[in-house]
Amino acid sequence: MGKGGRSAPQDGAGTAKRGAAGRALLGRPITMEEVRQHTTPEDAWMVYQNKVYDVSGWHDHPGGHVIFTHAGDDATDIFAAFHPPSAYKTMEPYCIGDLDKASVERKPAAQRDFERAYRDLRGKLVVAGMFNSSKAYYVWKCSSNLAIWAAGCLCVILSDSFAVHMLGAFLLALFWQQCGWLAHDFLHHQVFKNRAYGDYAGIFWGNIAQGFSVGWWKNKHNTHHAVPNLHASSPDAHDGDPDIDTMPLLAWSLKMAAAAERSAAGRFFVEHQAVLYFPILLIARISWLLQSLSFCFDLAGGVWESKGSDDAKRNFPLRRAEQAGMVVHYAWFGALLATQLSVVEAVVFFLAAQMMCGFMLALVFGLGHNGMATYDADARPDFWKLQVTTTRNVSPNLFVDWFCGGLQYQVDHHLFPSIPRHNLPKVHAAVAAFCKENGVEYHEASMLAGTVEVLSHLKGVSTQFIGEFPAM
Ligand code: HEM
Repeated sequence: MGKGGRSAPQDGAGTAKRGAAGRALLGRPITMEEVRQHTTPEDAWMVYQNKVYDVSGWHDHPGGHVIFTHAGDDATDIFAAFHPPSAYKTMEPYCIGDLDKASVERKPAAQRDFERAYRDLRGKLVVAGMFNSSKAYYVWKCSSNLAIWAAGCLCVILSDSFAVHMLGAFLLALFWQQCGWLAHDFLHHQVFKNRAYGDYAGIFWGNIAQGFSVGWWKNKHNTHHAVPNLHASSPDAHDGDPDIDTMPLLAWSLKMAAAAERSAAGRFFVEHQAVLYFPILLIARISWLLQSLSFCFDLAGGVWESKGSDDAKRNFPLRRAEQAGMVVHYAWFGALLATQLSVVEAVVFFLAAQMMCGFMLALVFGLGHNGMATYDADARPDFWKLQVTTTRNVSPNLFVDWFCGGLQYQVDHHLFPSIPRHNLPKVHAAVAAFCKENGVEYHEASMLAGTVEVLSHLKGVSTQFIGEFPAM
């Protein structure tokens, strides 16, 4: 129950049950200082457009526990980034009053102007049709990717040569990598306005094609979008980015590295992380597959589960379809290996395909954010500066555009996650001009230079760690 004394809503869409009780509750302006005291899932207030909402205990919010990343803070822009127009109508029962005038006016005029300007830019992009997808583009992307899958399978079915089988493993790895980008687009609702279509397409490209649980991924990924490169304020808090939670293997800041100070294994990983980065990328996908199975079928007693998994399982409407999708994935992939290859070759094929894919996926993920600014949760800047300064674009060319699947425009994607990737080049021009005009530095590098930046950053953190915590 929130401090306002209202009970948590019981229905998934959170519509009528709170009703007028919520609105009538405070009957006075609320200060930002008050809002900032309500920061936990069971006691969560947030601001949207200078109105205060109490979402305490709303574990069945359809987007899951990501809502609590903004408990005690202004959620105006992150709300706009994630929700369809229909969600605005569901807000009213949670409203407990207006933010007081002094809290609104305390923000410097320049900051208010800046926020107004980037909200206007969003409006202009809507009017320009940037949020509308080209179905022909996605038909082409999906069918060309299925052609890669067919080529990979045929290499296994039609040849007895080990080298051709390994070519098949490489093609399947490429196929899965591209499936990752397609699932990403569908699950961000870039392609269909009807969200169920997006979720089903996500299950096809995620669960069936590549054995990835999209419910698990969506929960983690949306949280990452809400708070990129943020260190959680405490181990139990919901305000950190799960994607930089890579300890004990990789530390992206001295703060993270400090956790390894007392363990010999931890010190080893932090001190050598620049060298270990690529080997770690190779096994990344195998870890994601295990986490996906654990999430979908409640295995391993939740050992691999991330924060908010329980909420995500409850709220993802297509959980049974997800489970069926996983079964279909292991059936087709298992049948391919079992009917065409010896046991030893099948194991080699499985590991080679998974590792190559993991490497190609993680390389692109790493370019997106690793080595960019990190923040403490209580020191995050406004939405625009947070998204821009924690993110790196990759200079586009024909290969990069295909290989990175839209994430070469990571900055632009983070600001507007539901804009389809084929519109991002145009959006990027507007974003770059806006950043220049408003003195916000956004960063772009080639694939090679970006990867070197990631490695130098890891090396820099190791050096700081050794200096700060010399071995005894
Ligand atoms: C009073 C506050 C809020 C209300 C009433 C609300 C309501 C909703 C509703 C109705 C949906 C389902 C939309 C649909 O698929 O048709 C939804 C989804 C979602 N919400 Fe919220 N929400 C609130 C705050 C937030 C906040 C602060 C965040 C992020 C920090 C958030 C993140 C999401 C996400 C990620 C989804 C899932 C979108 C998807 O299907 O991919 N929500 N919310």
